[in-house]
Amino acid sequence: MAPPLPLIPGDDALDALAGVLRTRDWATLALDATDARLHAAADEARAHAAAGRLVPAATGRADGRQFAGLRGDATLWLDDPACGPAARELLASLDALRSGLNRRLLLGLEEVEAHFAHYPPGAGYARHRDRFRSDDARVLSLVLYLNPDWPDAAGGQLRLHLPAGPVDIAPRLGTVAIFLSAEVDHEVLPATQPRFSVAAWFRQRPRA
Ligand SMILES: O=C(O)CCC(=O)C(=O)O
Ligand SMILES: [Fe+2]
Repeated sequence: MAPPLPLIPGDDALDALAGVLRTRDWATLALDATDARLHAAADEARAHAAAGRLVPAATGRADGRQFAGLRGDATLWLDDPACGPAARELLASLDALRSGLNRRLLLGLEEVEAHFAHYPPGAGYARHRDRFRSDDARVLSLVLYLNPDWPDAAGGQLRLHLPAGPVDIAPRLGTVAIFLSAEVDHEVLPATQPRFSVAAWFRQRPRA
């Protein structure tokens, strides 16, 4: 039997994750950081960055593009033809996670979009929400971190601004952060070393 895909927790773990998301706006998962597929994804992200295939991100929508220095990352969509097998497997895993969560939470999650992101040292992403005012398609945000051996002193945390106070999540390989796109303000703190991740959004059919 094929080993489980890295992003699809088993049924029990998915039940637990859905249970957490029923009671609050965010959750984390710890995937097996020794999983070779996670390392393959991290290697692929690094190779794309080294080859200059990631492009500086813009904030806002394609029809009103703006870049106001809010974010310093560069990205490559996982369905880009330049992507390789690790990206394709990640996208398939994310889609399976989408349907597993959808069955449990009935959120109308119809599709997933995801990109590799690279924040060079010193780069961050100012406080924001992921759902656009003009497009309510994004329901759940997910970030999978791709940095083995990330020391706390390197910074680069994802900071969730929650009503009870901030929660910081270190971008260590295998850590996954999930939160409601419309509800949770968050930011990326600058790091002292290159920071790689996959950011994904589970989308409903837009109603706006
Ligand atoms: O990389 C992260 O921790 C979060 C990235 C993010 O907020 C975004 O891409 O919208
Ligand atoms: Fe975000």
